[in-house]
Amino acid sequence: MSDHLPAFPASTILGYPRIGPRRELKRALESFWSGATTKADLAEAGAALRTRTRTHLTDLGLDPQAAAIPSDFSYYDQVLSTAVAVGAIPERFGIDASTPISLADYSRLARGDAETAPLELTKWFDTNYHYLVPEIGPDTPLRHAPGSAPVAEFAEAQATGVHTRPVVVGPVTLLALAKGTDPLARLDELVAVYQQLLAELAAAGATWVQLDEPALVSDNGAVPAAQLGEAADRAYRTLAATADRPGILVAAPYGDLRERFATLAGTGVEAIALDLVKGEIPDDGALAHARGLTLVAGLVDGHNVWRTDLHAAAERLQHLRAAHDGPVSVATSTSLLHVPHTVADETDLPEQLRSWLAFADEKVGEVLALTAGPETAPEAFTTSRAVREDRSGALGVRRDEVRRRTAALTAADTERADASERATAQQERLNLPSLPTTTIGSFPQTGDLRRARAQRRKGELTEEQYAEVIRGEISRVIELQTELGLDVLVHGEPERNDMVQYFAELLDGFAVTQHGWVQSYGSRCTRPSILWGDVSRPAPMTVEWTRYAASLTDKPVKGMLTGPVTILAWSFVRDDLPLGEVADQVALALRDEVSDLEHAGIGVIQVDEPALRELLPLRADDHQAYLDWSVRSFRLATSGAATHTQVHTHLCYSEFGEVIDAIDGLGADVTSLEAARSAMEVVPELAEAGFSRGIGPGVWDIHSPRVPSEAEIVDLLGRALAAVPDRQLWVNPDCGLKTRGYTETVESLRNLVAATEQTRASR
Ligand SMILES: Nc1nc2c(c(=O)[nH]1)N[C@@H](CNc1ccc(C(=O)N[C@@H](CCC(=O)N[C@@H](CCC(=O)N[C@@H](CCC(=O)O)C(=O)O)C(=O)O)C(=O)O)cc1)CN2
Ligand code: MET
Ligand SMILES: [Zn+2]
Repeated sequence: MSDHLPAFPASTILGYPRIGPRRELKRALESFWSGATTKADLAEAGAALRTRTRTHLTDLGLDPQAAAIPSDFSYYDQVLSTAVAVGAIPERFGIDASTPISLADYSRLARGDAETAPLELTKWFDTNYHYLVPEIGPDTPLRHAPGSAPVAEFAEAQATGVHTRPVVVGPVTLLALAKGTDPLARLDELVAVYQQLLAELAAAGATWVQLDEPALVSDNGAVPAAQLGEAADRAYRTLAATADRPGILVAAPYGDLRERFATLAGTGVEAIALDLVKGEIPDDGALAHARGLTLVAGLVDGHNVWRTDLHAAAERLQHLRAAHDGPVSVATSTSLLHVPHTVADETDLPEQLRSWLAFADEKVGEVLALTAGPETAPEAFTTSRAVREDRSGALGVRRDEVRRRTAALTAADTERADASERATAQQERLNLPSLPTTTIGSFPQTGDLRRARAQRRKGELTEEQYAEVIRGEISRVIELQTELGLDVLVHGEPERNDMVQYFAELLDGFAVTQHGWVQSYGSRCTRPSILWGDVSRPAPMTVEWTRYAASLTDKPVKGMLTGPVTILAWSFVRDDLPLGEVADQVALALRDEVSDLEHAGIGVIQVDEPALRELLPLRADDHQAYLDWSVRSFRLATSGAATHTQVHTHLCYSEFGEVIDAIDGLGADVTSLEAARSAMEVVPELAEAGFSRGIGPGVWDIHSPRVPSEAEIVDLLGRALAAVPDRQLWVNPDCGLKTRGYTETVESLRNLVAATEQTRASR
């Protein structure tokens, strides 16, 4: 530890969006991957973005000399970048870890190539961001890689006169998120590598480093709670004892550290960042362990877009300052990675709604205002109060007819007829073969479709011309499925820009942004909608497209809706009404859509809930309350369906274990799940839990362009049939096909149908 550690900055943010205000990084990455540009072009685009961020954050008021500006750039994912910095690169990639990794090799880890499967992609805590799962087994090399991104990026900033704070994922979280046999067994070796990294940062001149340890606020990971606390204690005692190192800030975003606060405080690290949006101020007993430490108060929400109630936040800040014997700084609760760049770009939003919002840049202003306090920054505080008052009384925030409808709900609104009675009525109506084949909904979103939508937005295509493009696509997709011999067809979702935004654009109570892109994984982004008011459905949303598709075939066409939990999870949700109540409003709108689809003659309706697991609270004692309202809202959306209407649901991107009972509780007639990569593991799990309705475990991993062979699918079906009877099993891919191309889609579906026929014949 250097003798003279400069004070931690009074105001900071835990991280900033990397994608760029106009998705510059997305474009640079995708053109590099396509071969249109070189690695030098990509490196130049990355450097330009980093320079822009540093200058911009300086202009917004963060101190460019005091480690207030984070160096947290990553070309794809911060977990991958940290894994690379500590040399944790699986052997199968054949990458030489003794020299800094090339952008081509870095991309290969994320995307794989013809021979090599990429690292697995999974949800990052309770967010719609996805990280790459490090593979750290007993033999994975762990070694300091000199000149890695955190060091190079810090040095790059120094050279332009900006003294930043490098941000890396901490060792406990890196291992807690890794897969491999007992990754935590490698902790001591890994910490030794971090010691070298810290020493290299200190030698480059870094005064503070931020180690992100969100795993410490969660009970949901693979590592038992007791082991996490012990690991944190051991790791940070050792890191704190490193001879030459910067000051250590341990950041614990997304939740409450609870007892691990005192653990961390006793290790010798200099600063701890607390998420005070999700968590509480530690009590006096806990604070007694933290005397002299810097506490960084995460009072500005990094995960939602409403302006902060500055008075309430200032009061909590004052409380913390009075209770804590040591310096207190102000920050965002999490990295700003989860919010768009700036509200200033959203010129199409209604002025009133716009005035209620704070995206990344505006949040920097809020952090600074909180640090300054109401005497020094009276305007910010006055505006904050005025905005809250305006919001609570605004037209549409509370609509009596919506409130009356949710208030009148009873238990009967979430019940359907007995499942076996439903199964009989549905089979009579649909007359499906055994092992019915289907897809999850979307077919490839081609450049032509996206261009047509862009042209319609600019007025270059009329509504009718646009509808003609969509109808053309639907009829092509129906023809293709007929030719392939699938049993339950879909319309392909060509009219949807996104499975949540599409509905948000058609429902009252939501607004959508023009430029509000947020990174979901790698170069893929979404524009989360803003759910600001009471939700209702002015008109049917999917009926015309579905009816048109059904008119083209005699086979059943599956109507396709996004469920209430997922609509909430992938939007920015209002913070002035309990989530369960908001979910019921959305559910009722969907319930009306289900009814309209039935009246249009649609006999199979799928309500997707891929985000069911994502919103699961990070702490075990909060699980039941969440599962109660989430399952209830799905049932509310679907239980108006007639006995002879087959309700499907779809879940993906999940560790299903903890929500198995909830999946059963949804009560869908057929449930499709992601399963290809885990060799159908979920099927016996469901069977053991007593799940007796239809199951469609995915037999094709659609997250990669690889085509599964017929033999491979036969094998997967055999595994599933070892756990459930034929009448329960459906055959489908892991997820929708929107990110795939047509070449691999046609080949893979051909193999899927052939494998099904082969399996049927062998029974
Ligand atoms: N919201 C959400 N979250 C999700 C998923 C999801 O489907 N939706 N799936 C899981 C994985 N996450 C994903 C997130 C994004 C994408 C994705 O493909 N995103 C697209 C954008 C999709 C979109 O909004 N498309 C719009 C706008 C497309 C666009 O960029 N248009 C151009 C112009 C069009 C052109 O000339 O090509 C522009 O605006 O500049 C449309 O189709 O209309 C992307 O990043 O490229 C996929 C999966 C989990 N979370
Ligand atoms: C992320 S789940 C996607 C479900 C949607 N129906 C689709 O097929 O794209
Ligand atoms: Zn899916």
